[in-house]
Amino acid sequence: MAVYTEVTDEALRAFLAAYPLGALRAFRGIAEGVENSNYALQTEAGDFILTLYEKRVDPRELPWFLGLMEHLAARGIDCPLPVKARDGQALRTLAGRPAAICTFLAGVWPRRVRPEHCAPLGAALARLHLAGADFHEVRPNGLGPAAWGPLLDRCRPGGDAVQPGLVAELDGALAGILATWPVPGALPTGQIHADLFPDNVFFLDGPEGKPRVSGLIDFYFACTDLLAYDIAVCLNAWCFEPDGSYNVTKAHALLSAYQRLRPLSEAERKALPVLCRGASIRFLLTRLYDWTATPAGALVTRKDPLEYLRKLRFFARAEGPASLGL
Ligand SMILES: Nc1ncnc2c1ncn2[C@@H]1O[C@H](COP(=O)(O)OP(=O)(O)OP(=O)(O)O)[C@@H](O)[C@H]1O
Ligand SMILES: N[C@@H](CCO)C(=O)O
Repeated sequence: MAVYTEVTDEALRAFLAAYPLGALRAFRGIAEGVENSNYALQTEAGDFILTLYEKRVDPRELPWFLGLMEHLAARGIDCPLPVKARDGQALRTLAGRPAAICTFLAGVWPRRVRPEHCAPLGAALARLHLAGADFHEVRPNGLGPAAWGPLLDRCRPGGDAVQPGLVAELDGALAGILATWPVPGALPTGQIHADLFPDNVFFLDGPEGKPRVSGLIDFYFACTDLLAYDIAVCLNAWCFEPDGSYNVTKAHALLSAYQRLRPLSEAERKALPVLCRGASIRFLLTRLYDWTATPAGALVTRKDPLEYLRKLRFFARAEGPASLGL
């Protein structure tokens, strides 16, 4: 459930008066998502999404996120385009929160990932990386390797209650990951999405009923980091089956389609296994932190951290890039 901030009809109409979008026809809160409050809006000018940014997003970073989306949309990426009010500003205030209106993207995210989703996903990710190449403002990854140790420390008190021995296992895994993490400058960097899970990728049926990507959303973890790390996030999020097995067919489809547009360097190929372990531990740790810090009964849906422990163990056992589908 993600409508934390209620917006009254009157407040919304007053807010919309600053935009060249005509009169309001309908609006409703969207239950999905956990970070921000989202509303679907219909005005005389069409369909839009209104987002009120909640506590976890630093308002000082919003211009970077909105600027990146504007940049990508201008280069043909199907991502939300922030709509500017008549005064030229896309970032405004509503109900005491920073707020923005973005274009609505058609399509649905896949509740069950099929191999046919993975090639279009890989191509969309490569296009995103290429389109971001001339966006030069840097945003460091706040959830990158330097953050994992401190995050694990915050999970120490409650971690073993989730699974006995978990904290010691993560200490060992993290030390191994950090010891072999690519040194700065070793791999290509650029603007990455950093959270490209199935619920952030919309599809429509394309020619012959094959799924095609119609939109990428939720750029609020986007940052400047290793491009191949974004691939590692996708391999984690898209290529495991519900029984925990790695689906190399899906991974191969994703990687091949990506490489048709942006071939990986030898250094990136070699680094892929450790990048995958890093992506596993990143989502494991944020989920573990949320699991231990969120009071039971809170409105937020807690995600299972142990799903990512199983993925981490798989990548730790994997024998080289070929076993990951490269
Ligand atoms: N531009 C858009 N076009 C269409 N639907 C959108 C758009 N942006 C958001 N949505 C809808 O709102 C839902 C929640 O959006 P989003 O995932 O960005 O929420 P969040 O709370 O910021 O993120 P998180 O996934 O991190 O919890 C999406 O699943 C989607 O249904
Ligand atoms: N994609 C994240 C949630 C935050 O966007 C996860 O599944 O843990």
